[in-house]
Amino acid sequence: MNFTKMHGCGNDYVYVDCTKGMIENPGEISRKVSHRHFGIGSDGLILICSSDVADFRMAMYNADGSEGAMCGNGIRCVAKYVYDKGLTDKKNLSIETKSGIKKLELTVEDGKVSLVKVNMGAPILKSKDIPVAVDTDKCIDADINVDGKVYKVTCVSMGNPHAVTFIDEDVNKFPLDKIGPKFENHPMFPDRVNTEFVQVLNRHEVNMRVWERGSGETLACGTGTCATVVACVLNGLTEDEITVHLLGGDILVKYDRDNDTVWMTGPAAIAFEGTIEI
Ligand SMILES: N[C@H](CCC[C@H](N)C(=O)O)C(=O)O
Repeated sequence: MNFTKMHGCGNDYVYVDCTKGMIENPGEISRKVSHRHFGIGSDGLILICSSDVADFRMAMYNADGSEGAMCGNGIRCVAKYVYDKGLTDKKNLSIETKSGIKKLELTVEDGKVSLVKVNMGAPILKSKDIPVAVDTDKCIDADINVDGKVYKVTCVSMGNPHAVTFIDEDVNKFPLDKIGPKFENHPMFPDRVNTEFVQVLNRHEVNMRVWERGSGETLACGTGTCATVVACVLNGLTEDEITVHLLGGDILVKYDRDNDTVWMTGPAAIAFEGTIEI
């Protein structure tokens, strides 16, 4: 299998061109290739497919083999892949995902995509649609008891479920390995959850670390940055356009409340390419 290893702010996936034919057992292949010692090493697998309703279709799998509906860093890399490799010459693309069709604007420098802006659509706030097992319509600044400690969460779906947790301490010192899995598997989240731990720096910047459902800690999460900015705005903590600092780089997110639309802008990069026997 030919592959390209790409990343958006260090959130890395193995990308496979399936426009000429699908691969079998993608979940199992994701588990295998993602392994950082026995495989290629990645946060999961992303397939680039043809689409009947958009320019391309993206399918994404976590490192544990589960399928995700949307991937913010992944969709920017898919845009770079199809443009840089000449599968399209369009700088405005539509990409089908399991959470709908997304529109993307590509910035091209020296013939290669450097930055991608994505219309991420409207955030989903209804508890039952995220899903969050609470008896309130929305879950904003709600209490959650994890491992004997009460945290405040705001839950948002950007096509996939997120629990945004504001913390006062330095995010870099937060024991994510220990607490992340407890959020992921908490009974409040029947489909498990991606959790963002966020430290607000000022009205224009936050630091964020993420524990992803199915992949563990990753260096960045695009949908997670969008959920974070929506949560910041809903809780009155920041302006509506802010920079999210992640372990692997920065992503700019704007929550346009008037049009109920989230915009995400960030980089996409190719790390290396190769072939693997599967
Ligand atoms: N890293 C991705 C999100 C993957 C979400 C996945 N872990 C899930 O099960 O929903 C991003 O950049 O948006």
